[in-house]
Amino acid sequence: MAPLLQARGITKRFGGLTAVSDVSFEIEKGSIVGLIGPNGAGKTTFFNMITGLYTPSDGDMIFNGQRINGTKPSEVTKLGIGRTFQNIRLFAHMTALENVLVGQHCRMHTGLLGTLFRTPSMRAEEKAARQKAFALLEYVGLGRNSADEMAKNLPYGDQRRLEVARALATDPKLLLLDEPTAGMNPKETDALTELIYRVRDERDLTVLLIEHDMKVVMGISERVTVLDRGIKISEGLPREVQTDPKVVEAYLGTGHAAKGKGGGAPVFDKA
Ligand SMILES: Nc1ncnc2c1ncn2[C@@H]1O[C@H](COP(=O)(O)OP(=O)(O)OP(=O)(O)O)[C@@H](O)[C@H]1O
Repeated sequence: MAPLLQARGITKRFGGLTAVSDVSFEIEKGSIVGLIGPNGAGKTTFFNMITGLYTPSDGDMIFNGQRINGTKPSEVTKLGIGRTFQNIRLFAHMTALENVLVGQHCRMHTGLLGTLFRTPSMRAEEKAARQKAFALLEYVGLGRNSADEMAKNLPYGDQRRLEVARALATDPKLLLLDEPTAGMNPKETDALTELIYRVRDERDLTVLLIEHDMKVVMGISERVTVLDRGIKISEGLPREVQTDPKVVEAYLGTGHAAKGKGGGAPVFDKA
């Protein structure tokens, strides 16, 4: 089967700094893949090249058989790539429901005339959109009570879920999650991990996640790719990556790893 996403020799330079250097990797359709690495490794830069925020300096980014280098973020969303951000980027003063509706907007068909004259087809589309938005809120575990709450007033864990709902509202084939459990307590983390499995299994999605919590990323990912200072230093099954000396060294070098108890594989601390 052809990979859903393929990075071929992707490089990103910012002036004299090479943030991502000649990285190639593939994501199989239907898989959950973790992208890890110490701070400044180039993970978010890599995400930004997939979603069109940055254009690669070199290399090709292929999604679903199509080269997407230089494609605008809104077009990338339409092609089927949804994302959440490291620092939550909700519309703070809009309600939870409105945030999801914004996500859905890229899939709506009503043109300017329909919006101006509120044609029956536009009203029908609006109604269907609201129903779908409610359903998505429920799907991610935010009940109807949260729908009319302003995003900024939701508890932190719920804001992260709302970001996932908004990303799902764009009907993605590939979902990119940038540190989805950052700042969450263990219970919220478990619930979000469960949600990631569900979106993959029930919504036929492929998931790429950046995650600093090693327990989460090693537990949920089927494959893991490791960047260090812009270079791909390792990839494979979580247990292979976890014991790869290059990975251990990269993390030890930055003080992000602690030795595992009882002489076992290293257990990485949260960054
Ligand atoms: N827009 C930019 N302009 C200049 N340098 C940038 C830009 N974006 C990222 N960088 C640099 O690129 C390098 C990689 O940063 P990036 O944010 O991709 O790392 P990361 O692996 O996501 O780190 P973290 O885990 O801390 O979020 C860093 O040295 C960063 O300072």
